[in-house]
Order: sequence, then C-alpha cells, then structure tokens
Amino acid sequence: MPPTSTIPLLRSGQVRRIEGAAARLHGAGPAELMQRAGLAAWRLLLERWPRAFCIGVVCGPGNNGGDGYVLARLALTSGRPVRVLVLPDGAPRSALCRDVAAQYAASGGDVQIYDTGDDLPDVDIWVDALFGIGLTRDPDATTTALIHAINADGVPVLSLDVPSGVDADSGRAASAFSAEVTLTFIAAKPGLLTGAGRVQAGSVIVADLGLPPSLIASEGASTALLRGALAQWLPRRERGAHKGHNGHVLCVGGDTGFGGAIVLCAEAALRCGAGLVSVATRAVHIAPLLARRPECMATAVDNAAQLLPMIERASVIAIGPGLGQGEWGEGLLDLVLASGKPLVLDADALNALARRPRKLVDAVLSPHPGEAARLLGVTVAAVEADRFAAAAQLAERYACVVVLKGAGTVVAAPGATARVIDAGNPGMAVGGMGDVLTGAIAALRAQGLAVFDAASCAALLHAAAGDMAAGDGGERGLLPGDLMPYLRRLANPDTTDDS
Ligand SMILES: NC(=O)C1=CN([C@@H]2O[C@H](COP(=O)(O)OP(=O)(O)OC[C@H]3O[C@@H](n4cnc5c(N)ncnc54)[C@H](O)[C@@H]3O)[C@@H](O)[C@H]2O)[C@H](O)CC1
Ligand SMILES: [K+]
Repeated sequence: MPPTSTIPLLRSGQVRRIEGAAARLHGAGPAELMQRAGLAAWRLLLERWPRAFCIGVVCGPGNNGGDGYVLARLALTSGRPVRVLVLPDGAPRSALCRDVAAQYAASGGDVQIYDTGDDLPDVDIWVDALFGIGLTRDPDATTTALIHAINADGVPVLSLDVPSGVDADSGRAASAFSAEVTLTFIAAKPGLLTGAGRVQAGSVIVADLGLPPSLIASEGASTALLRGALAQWLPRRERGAHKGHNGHVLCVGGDTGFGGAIVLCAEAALRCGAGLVSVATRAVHIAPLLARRPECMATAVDNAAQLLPMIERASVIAIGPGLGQGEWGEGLLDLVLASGKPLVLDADALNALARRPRKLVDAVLSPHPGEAARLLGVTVAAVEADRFAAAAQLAERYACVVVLKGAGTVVAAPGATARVIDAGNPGMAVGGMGDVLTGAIAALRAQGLAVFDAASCAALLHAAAGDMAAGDGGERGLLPGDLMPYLRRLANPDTTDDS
C-alpha cells in the first residue's frame, strides 16, 4: 500500500521529453522555459537571500548556462552589480545560450574568464549555472579548481537544476559545487537525493516552470521519493488486539561478547509495534538486560537444534546483529534461511550470504555500502557511484527487497520502481543504527505490511526518528538508543481505530 506522499522523480531523458512535449502541446518552447527558469531562480534568490547585493553567476556553455545568463540580466536590470564567470573554453555553444548571453551583454553585462588560481570576484552569493542535466564527463582540472574555490569562498551557492559536477541520474560526483539550495526544474532528479548528489544539493526545491502536473506526470516516476505521512503506511491498531495480533519477531545474533547489537534490534522491534520479541543469542551477559522486559524473551542458544522451536513460534526472523563470522553464526543462518519465514538479514548475516550467495524468498537485506560491495563483488566506490543501480542489482541477484543505507537510503525490489528517502542525517553514521533499522523492518513485516512496504516504511521511520533525535540534541553524540522514543512516537500517528 504505497503512501500518497510519494514524490515522482524523473531522470534526465524524461525531463528532456517533457521539454519537447511542452513546446508541442503548450507552446512553451525551450527558449520560453529558459526565461521561466531564470526568472524562477531570480525570484528564489531575492526571497531567500534578500540582502545579497553583488550577484556572482558561473555560466556554462549549454542551456544550464543559459538559465544563468537570464538570471544575470534580471539581476543587472534590478540595479545590482553582477559578476559572470565563464571557463576558458566556456563561451556559449548552444543557440539558446548564445541568445540569452547576447541579451545579457546588451543590458550592459560583462563576462570574466576564470582560470586556475585567479582570485574570485567579491560577491554576496554564487549562482551555479555551469552544468545541469547535460554533464557528460568529470570536470577537468580548471573546472575543479573553480568549484573548489567557490566552495571555499564562504558565500551561499544556489545551484540551478543540478549542482554542477553531479550526475543528475545516479548522484555520482567527482567534484561538485556544495549548494545551500538547488532549484531544479520540472521535477527532482534521482541523483539529487542519494549519495554524493544528496550531500552536494543541499535543500532541493522544484520549479515546475508553469507546466501542467498532468504533463509532468505523463512520464511516470523513475524513482519515488518517500516523505513523511507515515500514517498511510501503518496498520491500524484494533481495539481488541492482544500481543499475538501484532506479530512475533525472533532476533538472532549476539555472539559471545557482542550482545549490544541484538538488544538494539529487539528493542527497536518492540518500539515499532511488534507484539512479541524473542532473542536467540549466546551473549549470555545480556540475558539479565532482557529478562527485565517480560515482552522480550531471551534464550541462550548454543546450537542450531535449540533454535528450531524458536523459529517455529516466530512470524518474522531478523538475523545478523552481532552474529559474528564464526561457525555458530553460520549454522544459525543456514537454519533461518531454510525456515521459509519472512526474513531480515543484516550485518554479519550479509557477510555470510556474500560468501555463499543464493536466491532468497520473502527477505529484506539492509546493507551499508561496504556490505553491498561484498554482496555484489565490486568496490564501495562502484556502489556509491550509482546507488540506484547497485540496489537494483542486489534485488535481482538475491531475489529480495534491498535497503541500501547511506546518504539517501534507496529501497529496491525486483521489477519495482525504486524508492528513496531524503530524511536522515550524518549523526546517524554510528554503530548500532543499522541494528535499530533491522528491528524496525522486522516489526512492520510482523504487523502485516507487504515486504517492500515494510522495508520502505521502516527506513522512513528510522530516518525520521534520527532527524527528530538530532533536532532535540544535535547530531554529534547521537546514539542508537536515542531513536527509541521517536520510533514509538512516529509509529503511533493518530491512526488508532475508534471502533
Ligand atoms: N529540460 C528542460 O526542461 C529545461 C532545461 N533547461 C536547462 O538546460 C539544461 C540542460 O542543458 P544542456 O545544454 O543539455 O546541458 P548543460 O547546460 O547541462 O551542459 C551541457 C554543455 O556542457 C558541456 N559539458 C558537459 N560536461 C562537461 C564537463 N565535464 N566539462 C566541460 N564541459 C562539459 C557539454 O558539452 C555541453 O556543451 C538543464 O539542466 C536546465 O538547466 C532550461 O533552461 C529549463 C528547462
Ligand atoms: K548547475
């Protein structure tokens, strides 16, 4: 049951087709759209940075640069000083860009050629109109020098359409502007919401350029951005429910001395609404910890035979936190994989799976980029260069749902439109956060959500709880346990059944 709060993301090719259709169907050709783009950017600049007086604009040779020249002309005719920078080989190449550059010059504007090592003009804001969806290769040395100089200049950067240097579809960036805001045209691009692109884009604002939503929707989303509104996802709580109604999660992990992870997993499963949670572990030191929670039964499991009855009673099994890489963990994993129960695999269970790859049935994998690289047999850089492709390959190879963690979590399922979550913050990059997510996924699966929705909703819940916890005390020093009260709060939007 995907929520209504999914925002469609369009790839570059889709946006270009819409641009073509806009000319045919709505009389808004590329020249008109460029004027609208430049005007939308100028209005946003005035609204967001009203005290910016001297306006710097970096203009590229293509139509992204054209957007920049339109803005530069508007700034100039508003009486502000304008500094337009172009690269040595950056003279306008597209006809549209030449036209608007000529309009800017006719308004009295001039252009400065930037070369490596030049001092930057003193401006109050930089508008990045170097490259948009037409980036075809990594920026060269001079371009990279300009990008680094502007990123270090200490003034805000407003990127038009895409932070230059970022691949609009994958999010990959060799070097890119660090934008405070990216005003993207017609629709947000997937590369702005995950990986390096999410980091460089800052706040992403969409300008529809006055095109009808029906035209923009005509392309169909290549990826869906999931935001807030968790209520639509979560199963309604029946008044007469008892703990059996809300599923029984079995958490398997916690080799000797590694008990913390499985405790986090168990607690998160409870906080996200699982009716019952059992823990199979051999980190016996955590037994007293869990014994104080009657809703959570911990059992010391030394061998696979002891696990069987626990598997029978469970509705969903989460395996991996603190599982270790030894025989004990491998033996339990084999039994769990053979159980036929809905599964969530994380941490060391993923490393074991990477050593012995096999297709899964009704499972969710929740790798970080390193685990994903091992599961695919590639480098971490290759995973991060195109997180959508990596998640899709994992989903196909292991026949399961995949939650690829990191900046802009990607949730993929075989043959389905990928989902991406732009909530979450760098404070969550600490040990144990993944264990909390594993418990959340298992809990929502145990409460009856379909596997793709359970993984997506849990990832949204987890990221939103991380943002709330960071908002309450800062990102530095954020700990996995800090998320628990927020998980509970977010998992209880006013959806209780009044019947
Ligand atoms: N699609 C729309 O509805 C609208 C698009 N607008 C703007 O147009 C750009 C896309 O323009 P395009 O000319 O296709 O590409 P770019 O301007 O991004 O750049 C292409 C230009 O740059 C050269 N180039 C590419 N990579 C590099 C590199 N690494 N180093 C040097 N040069 C490079 C390439 O050869 C081309 O010459 C879109 O993003 C919007 O901003 C409209 O104005 C609004 C509607
Ligand atoms: K740009």
